[in-house]
Amino acid sequence: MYFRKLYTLVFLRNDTHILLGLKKRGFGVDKWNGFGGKVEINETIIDAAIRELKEESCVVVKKCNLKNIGHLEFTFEGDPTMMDVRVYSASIFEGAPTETDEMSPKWFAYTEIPFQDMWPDDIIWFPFMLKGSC
Ligand SMILES: CNc1ncnc2c1ncn2[C@@H]1O[C@H](COP(=O)(O)OP(=O)(O)OP(=O)(O)O)[C@@H](O)[C@H]1O
Repeated sequence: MYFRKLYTLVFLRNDTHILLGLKKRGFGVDKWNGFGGKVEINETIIDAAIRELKEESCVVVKKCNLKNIGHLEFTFEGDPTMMDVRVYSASIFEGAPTETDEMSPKWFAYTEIPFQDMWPDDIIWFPFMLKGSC
């Protein structure tokens, strides 16, 4: 039995590159990842996705430009919480990605994703995401 906790994860993309952020503190520190975090009480998942992206990268994206591309469930040994992660992508957004207290953003070519410095599961599902088959 797990307790589910909702999280968001947003990837900005164009035809050749994806924006990742190097996490500067807390959970997943020193790993490259998309932008996201916990969905707060009284907040919709999509509003949380927009808020976390802005807090972590200063980029603003409109609801209509966020595409729901996946759903990931992570559990950790000895932890009764399941991370229920809703994944989005966007290619239309406002503002330039900017370093914040939490994340340092950088564009990566699809052929140069730094999997050695990411969560170990990412190498399994990123290829499906990048091919656009999920
Ligand atoms: C295990 N393999 C994984 N692979 C890829 N991504 C993963 C992940 N496990 C967690 N994630 C993501 O990491 C972020 C953590 O969010 P996290 O920083 O804890 O949330 P939030 O900003 O609300 O926290 P604080 O306000 O700092 O407490 C969140 O987007 C979540 O989807």
